[in-house]
Amino acid sequence: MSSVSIAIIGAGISGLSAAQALQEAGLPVHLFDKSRGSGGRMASKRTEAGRLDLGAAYFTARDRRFAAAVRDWQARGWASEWRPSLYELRQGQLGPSQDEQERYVGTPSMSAITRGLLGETPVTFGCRITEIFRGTRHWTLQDADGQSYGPFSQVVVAIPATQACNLLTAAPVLAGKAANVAMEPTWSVALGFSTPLETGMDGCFVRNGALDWFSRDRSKPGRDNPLDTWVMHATSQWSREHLDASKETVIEHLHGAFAELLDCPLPEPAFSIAHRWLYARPAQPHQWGSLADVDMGIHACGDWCLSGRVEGAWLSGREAARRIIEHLDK
Ligand SMILES: Cc1cc2nc3c(=O)[nH]c(=O)nc-3n(C[C@H](O)[C@H](O)[C@H](O)COP(=O)(O)OP(=O)(O)OC[C@H]3O[C@@H](n4cnc5c(N)ncnc54)[C@H](O)[C@@H]3O)c2cc1C
Ligand SMILES: NC(=O)C1=CN([C@@H]2O[C@H](COP(=O)(O)OP(=O)(O)OC[C@H]3O[C@@H](n4cnc5c(N)ncnc54)[C@H](O)[C@@H]3O)[C@@H](O)[C@H]2O)CC=C1
Repeated sequence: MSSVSIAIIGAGISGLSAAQALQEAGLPVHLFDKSRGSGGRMASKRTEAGRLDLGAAYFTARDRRFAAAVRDWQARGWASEWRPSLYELRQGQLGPSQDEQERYVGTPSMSAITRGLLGETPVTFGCRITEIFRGTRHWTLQDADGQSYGPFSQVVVAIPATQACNLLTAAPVLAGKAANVAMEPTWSVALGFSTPLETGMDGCFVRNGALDWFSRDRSKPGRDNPLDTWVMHATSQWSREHLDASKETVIEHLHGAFAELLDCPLPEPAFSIAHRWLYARPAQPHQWGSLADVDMGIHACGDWCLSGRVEGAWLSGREAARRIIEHLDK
């Protein structure tokens, strides 16, 4: 078996899931990520109000393989079940909306899962890959500063579709598919209150106007935040229409929408933050699993190849790894 590593671009949940499966098969990998840490859209942002999940709020596990992985994360203390008191806006009225769905979060923050998965895996952070070249046998990567990395036996591109198509030029069919995937933006805002809000809600599906969803950080297990912090996500449409708005404007808007909906008085927040996710979610799900030119040794994976959720991203990374292992075994 080759001792030349496999390069994985993107240390989000899809890249890490691929890395884990490849390492379990005895294959060396090296991860690259433009950020300073792992997690991507599943990371938690370090703020003066503690670590906040400004991306994925929670996740569900409907696939039996992913459910087994989540049980393993729970056993390792990286994840816990979250049992929120859920509400829903229906015909202009907020009301309790219970269901039987099991939901999970990372503990003590969403980042714990990808940090745990990363473990001792070789990784280069703060490195934005801009080009991927294939030589006679191996792959070389180049970053935004012009630095080269390689040789690699295979490459896995585990980043959002819009960014992936720029790196897939060596495999035009894959690049074409990625180019046709529209990714929708999401504005995310967190507001922290010194006095806990007097509401029974922990989370609410709004799906109306500016607000898509909001949830109470301290209702999640393992959170230790002195402020009562609420994270809200804008709808895709509102986010698209306010893509270039200032953070202050976005905070003001979502604060106003939250105050209008709430069933209790809303004091002035002691803390606020806004984050814009340009490529938050694919406009539609796909059934690709992953994309590959197995003979060249180039693969693409990520939530956009499946359901646009944490589970889809994890499964997609797994599928990319499975195809690499299957090809090497031939
Ligand atoms: C606001 C928001 C709310 C969400 N809520 C939920 C939810 O409640 N439940 C749920 O299941 N899912 C949710 N999701 C979706 C979920 O977060 C994603 O499906 C999942 O995290 C995607 O993982 P990924 O590995 O495919 O991509 P990403 O997490 O985007 O990982 C890609 C990584 O690649 C890096 N990267 C990108 N380009 C380069 C480059 N050129 N060079 C090097 N590195 C690069 C990035 O820094 C990033 O770390 C939400 C997403 C957002 C944004
Ligand atoms: N903002 C963003 O960028 C993204 C948000 N994402 C959200 O992440 C969540 C993940 O989806 P799943 O894992 O399927 O989770 P889920 O089963 O909790 O929710 C799926 C969808 O079902 C609806 N729903 C579920 N439960 C209720 C309830 N009790 N009352 C009313 N409606 C309900 C709601 O529309 C929700 O969006 C969804 O809410 C997505 O909208 C996913 C990806 C990106």
